[in-house]
Amino acid sequence: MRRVDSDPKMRQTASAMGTKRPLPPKRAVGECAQKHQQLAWPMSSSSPIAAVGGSRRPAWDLKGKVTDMESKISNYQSKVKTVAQENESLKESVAKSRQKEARMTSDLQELHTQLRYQGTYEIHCGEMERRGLHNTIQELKGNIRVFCRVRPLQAGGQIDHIQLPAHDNKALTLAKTEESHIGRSGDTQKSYNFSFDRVFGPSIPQKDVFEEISLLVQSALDGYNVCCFAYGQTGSGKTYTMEGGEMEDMRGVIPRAVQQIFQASKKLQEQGWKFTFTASFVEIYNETLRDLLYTGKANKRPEHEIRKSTNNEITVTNLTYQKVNSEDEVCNLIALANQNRSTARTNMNDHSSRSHSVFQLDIEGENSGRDVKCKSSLCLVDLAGSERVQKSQSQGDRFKEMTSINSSLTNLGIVIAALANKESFIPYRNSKLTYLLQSCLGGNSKTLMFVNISPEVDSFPETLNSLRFASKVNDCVIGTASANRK
Ligand SMILES: Nc1ncnc2c1ncn2[C@@H]1O[C@H](COP(=O)(O)OP(=O)(O)OP(=O)(O)O)[C@@H](O)[C@H]1O
Repeated sequence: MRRVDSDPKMRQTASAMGTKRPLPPKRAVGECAQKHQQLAWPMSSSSPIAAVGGSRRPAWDLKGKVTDMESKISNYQSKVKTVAQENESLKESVAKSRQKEARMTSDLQELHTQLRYQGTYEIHCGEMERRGLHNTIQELKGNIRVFCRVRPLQAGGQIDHIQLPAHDNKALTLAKTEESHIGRSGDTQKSYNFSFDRVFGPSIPQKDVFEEISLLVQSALDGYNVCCFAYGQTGSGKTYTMEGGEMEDMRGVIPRAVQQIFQASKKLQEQGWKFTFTASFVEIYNETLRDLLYTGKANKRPEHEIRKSTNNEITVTNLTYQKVNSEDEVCNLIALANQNRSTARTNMNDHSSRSHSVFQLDIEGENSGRDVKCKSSLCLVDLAGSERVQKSQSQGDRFKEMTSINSSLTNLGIVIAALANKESFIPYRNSKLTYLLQSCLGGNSKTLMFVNISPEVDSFPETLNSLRFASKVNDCVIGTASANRK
């Protein structure tokens, strides 16, 4: 093989081609610099040929190599500089990206807060709309509702004299065939038509009955006084409607109302409401009050008086007012009240049918965020049996009981009628029952009356009386209730 540097012809060609000489293998910059020095040292300016590695090379060739190396070093240096600049600009852009990320995170948080607020606001609006609609409906209907409930026959079978039209759940007809004194062919059918806000037939379950009053119960949490009572003769289903049985599907108005109140209050807590609940359970027998939550010695039972405070609040002296925080706590109190009632029942021969029992849940709510407070009472009352006993047939304690029951139920009717007529004087004090229920019955309250009727034919006269009383109540239009809010 011929070498370029030893062949003058090739050297000429290479020189003519400028830089097109074969390049040395690549080396590191430091190594090149060292080589440069080694190469530079033996060179003599006078000699065109220098010794390299023992071989002699022309000086111009070595100089070319040095120049080549220098240009490469300079290239590397400029590349290093470029990379360093790129690094700097990358660092800058990373810092900018971090700032941008921080800004975006904070924007996102703000957006979340806004969405959460908007969600709460929408829930709040939904809640306000629900309350508004419910209260408008209530105003249109008037603030006293009457529901009629027919108990199933004890012996089973078909009820003939009470007709409930299939297409109308508000009407009821009581029919009776009256024998004519001129013979059977002259028998006449006498019908009595009634209409109420709702009529429940014997097959309607507890759940469906409660569904009809759940909005009313709900409004107790909105600051309205609510009173629901069951009226009817003994054995017509008042206690079944108000308290019901222990099985889930048998539970009556009181346990279902308590459950609803506590469930709804939990939801309202999420919107900033705080509630305090106080329960009491009192029985009125022969115009005497008895604390059904009393746990002391039987012979140490205190006496009770109904008092009205300067701000028109009704309280009972020496009565147990128990703070409650859950549905379970209230259920325990109801069990205690039943125990107290059954003791009295054994001692006094079916005493419970002849006493009124009043369960009251006082509700105080506060939403400090919105600066609103509300106060209300939910009264659920199981009235004494309404049957009339002929004076001649009842004597002694029984006569006293019946007089007292009739008087308090009559007074209840009078109070409701006086409220409906917007009379300036309402005779609440005429009976312990109306005096105790004063704040729940007044114009600022929502009232619901159940009239419970027995379907047995021999109960016909009592059923007619009950329906007539309930109709009078149904005709009453108590003024618009307003929430007790500050
Ligand atoms: N809708 C109903 N469905 C099934 N059973 C009922 C219904 N209503 C009442 N009963 C049953 O009828 C019986 C009498 O009912 P309840 O004790 O509730 O009458 P009451 O009006 O409260 O009587 P009292 O005035 O003596 O307290 C009970 O055995 C009860 O379980």
